[in-house]
Amino acid sequence: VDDMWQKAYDFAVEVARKAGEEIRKAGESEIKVMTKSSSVDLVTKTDERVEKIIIGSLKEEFGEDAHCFIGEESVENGEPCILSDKPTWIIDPVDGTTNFVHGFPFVAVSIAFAVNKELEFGVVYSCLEDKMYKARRGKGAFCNDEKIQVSDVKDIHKSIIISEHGTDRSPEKVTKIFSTMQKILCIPVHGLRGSGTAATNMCLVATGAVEAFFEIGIHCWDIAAGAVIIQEAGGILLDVDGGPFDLMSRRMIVANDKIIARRIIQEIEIFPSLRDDAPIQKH
Ligand SMILES: O=P(O)(O)O[C@H]1[C@H](O)[C@@H](O)[C@H](O)[C@H](O)[C@@H]1O
Ligand SMILES: [Mg+2]
Repeated sequence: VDDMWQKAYDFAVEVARKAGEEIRKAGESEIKVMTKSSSVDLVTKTDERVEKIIIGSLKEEFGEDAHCFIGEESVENGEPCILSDKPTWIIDPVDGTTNFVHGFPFVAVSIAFAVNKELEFGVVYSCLEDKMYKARRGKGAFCNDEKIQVSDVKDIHKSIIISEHGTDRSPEKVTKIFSTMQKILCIPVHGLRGSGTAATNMCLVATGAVEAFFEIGIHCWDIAAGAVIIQEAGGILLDVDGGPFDLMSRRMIVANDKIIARRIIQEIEIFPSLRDDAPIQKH
């Protein structure tokens, strides 16, 4: 029973690798860019095609109806984004689409699996760097099969923090995001960074390259796989108000340690965001 999901975990790693190869190949030819919610919210044919490949492979392996699927592009096309007790795959085919379009070298495939609303495993394949991050609950976190661990820095002044600004450019939100960044920078910390993909950012905390990452406005598919990886690497995962992490809340902070997390939380200016599982608004 303990190994119930091992096969699914191994399969997810292979599917992520195959998806990453597709993304790498697609990046070598011309990329056709379209927009979603705004002119800076990009999507490509590759996002859609790779999501179909991933979900198609999983359905072929595990059956059409036994499992549920939450995928970034499927949700964009009107599929529900509800996490039930059924075994559920949570997929971002291309995390860092803007990077992909520009050739900025951080693009990840993110695949997570939850049962009874609990995350069982997560796989993040940073495909341009060829780094396969993976973790299964209770079994440790790995990068290319080497065990990874968060950093042991507890002094905020010796930390590097990752923050992203997302794709919502409403002036009030951008002001809050930059005000938060300014306050954190002036604590002071060693530096502020951002790879442009939430999944990769979480893995950077998991390997100890940086101490924390927070963002408001992300979606469940950006962070579900990273959530398992960070916890298995010894890190913590919280809501930006310090409360418990909520996968569907569109916000989170991950850190190597609660001392670092609490210090950053003090500076975060929270703004509202519509939950991923909010009822679909009819126009
Ligand atoms: O849309 P994709 O899948 O590329 O993902 C998002 C990133 O993961 C965010 O951190 C980032 O801040 C952006 O919101 C970006 O949209
Ligand atoms: Mg994403």
